Amino acid sequence: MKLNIVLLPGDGIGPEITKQAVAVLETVAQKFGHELHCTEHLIGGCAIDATGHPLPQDTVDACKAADAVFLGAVGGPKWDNLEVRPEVGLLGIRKALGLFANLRPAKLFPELAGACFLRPDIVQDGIDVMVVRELTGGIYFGEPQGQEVRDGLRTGYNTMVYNEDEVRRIARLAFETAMKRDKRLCSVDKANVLEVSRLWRTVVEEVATEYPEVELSHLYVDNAAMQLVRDPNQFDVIVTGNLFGDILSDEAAVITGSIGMLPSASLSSGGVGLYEPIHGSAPDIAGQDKANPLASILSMAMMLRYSFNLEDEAQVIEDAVQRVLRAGHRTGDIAAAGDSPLGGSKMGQLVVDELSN
Ligand SMILES: NC(=O)C1=CN([C@@H]2O[C@H](COP(=O)(O)OP(=O)(O)OC[C@H]3O[C@@H](n4cnc5c(N)ncnc54)[C@H](O)[C@@H]3O)[C@@H](O)[C@H]2O)C=CC1
Ligand SMILES: CC(C)CC(=O)C(=O)O
Ligand SMILES: [Mg+2]
Repeated sequence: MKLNIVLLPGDGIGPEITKQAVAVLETVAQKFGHELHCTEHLIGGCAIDATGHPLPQDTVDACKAADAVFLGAVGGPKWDNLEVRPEVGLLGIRKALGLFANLRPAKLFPELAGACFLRPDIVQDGIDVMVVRELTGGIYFGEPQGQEVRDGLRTGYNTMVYNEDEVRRIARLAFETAMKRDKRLCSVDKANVLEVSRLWRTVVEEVATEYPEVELSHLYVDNAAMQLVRDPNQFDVIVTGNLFGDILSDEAAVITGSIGMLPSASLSSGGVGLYEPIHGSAPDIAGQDKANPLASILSMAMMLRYSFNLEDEAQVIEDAVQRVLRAGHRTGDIAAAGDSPLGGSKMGQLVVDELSN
C-alpha cells in the first residue's frame, strides 16, 4: 500500500520525537512491503520564524492532500508573548481538516505499574480508559473572545459554545467507540453551572436512545477528575468537550505512568486523520535527548489502524513497545528512582531493533 504522510515536527521536543516515530514507521513499512512517502512541513513557532505565520497555507494544502498527518508538538517560551502564538497553528490545522474527534487511549502497560502514581491495589488489573474529546468546538474556538478595557479594567473573555450538531456527532462517535469496547460511556460536563453543558447532556441523552446496549452515565468534570485518580477502572469510554478533555487526558496520562506514553488520533468525517502525542513541546527538556518517544511511536500505530486499516502493522508496533518495556528499558519520565534512564533516541532505536528481529 502507498502511505502518503505529512510530517509536522513543530517545536521543542517535536522534531526529536518525530524522528524516532518516523524511524519506527519506516521499519514497519519495509517489513510489510508498504511504499512510504513522507514530506515535512512547518507549523507553530518554527513556521512563525520562517514565514511570519504559525500555519502557512502550503502546510494546510499538503495536509489536505495527504493520507494522514503526524504532528510532534508546537509552542515554547520564545513565542509566548506574540499576538498570534504557535498554538494558533495547531487549532487552525484541526479546524481546517475538520478533526472534531480526538481519541486519547489511556492504557497502563503492566510493565509500567511501578511508574504509576496510584496505589498498586488500584491498578492491579491495569488501566484502560478511552477519552473521546471534542476537538473543533467549545471554549477554544467560541466567539466572542478577546481582551478589552471594561469599566477601566483590563478584561479577558472566551465563550464556551456548542450547537446540537457538534454534540451529536461526537456523542455518536463515542457511543460507537463504546460499542466496540465494554459498552460503558461516561459523559463529562459541568451541567450544574453551564448552559452549554445542559444542552450537551440533553443531546447525549437523545443519542443514547440509538444505543440501548451502552450503559450511559454523567459526571460533573470536577468529580470526574477526582474519580479518575480514585478508581480509573470505573471508566470505559469518557466523552467530553474540548477544554475538559484536554485537562482530563493529561491526568489520565500520568496515571498510566507518564504524559510521554499517551498517543492520540484526531479524526474527521471520512477525511484525513492527524496523529500526535498528547504532550506539548516540553521546552524544559528540549534538545537534551530526554523526551520519551513512545507516545509518538504509539501515535504512528494509531495512524496505521485508523487511517489505513492496517491492524497487524499497528499491533506489531504496540507489541514491540511492550517488549522493550518488559526488558526494563526506561526513559527518565518512567524510570524508577535509582535507575539510569535511557535517552529518547536510544529508546526509539530499541523499538526499531525489536521490529527488525
Ligand atoms: N499538542 C501540542 O502541540 C501541545 C503544545 N503545548 C505547548 O507546549 C509548551 C509547553 O507546555 P507544557 O505546559 O510545559 O506541557 P508539556 O506537555 O510540553 O510538558 C509538561 C511536562 O511534561 C514533560 N513531558 C512532556 N512530554 C514529555 C515526553 N515525551 N517525555 C518526557 N517528559 C515529557 C515536560 O518535560 C514537562 O515537565 C507550551 O507552549 C504549550 O502551549 C502543550 C500541550 C499540547
Ligand atoms: C496546545 C493546545 C492548543 C491544546 C492542547 O493542550 C492539546 O491539544 O493537548
Ligand atoms: Mg493538552
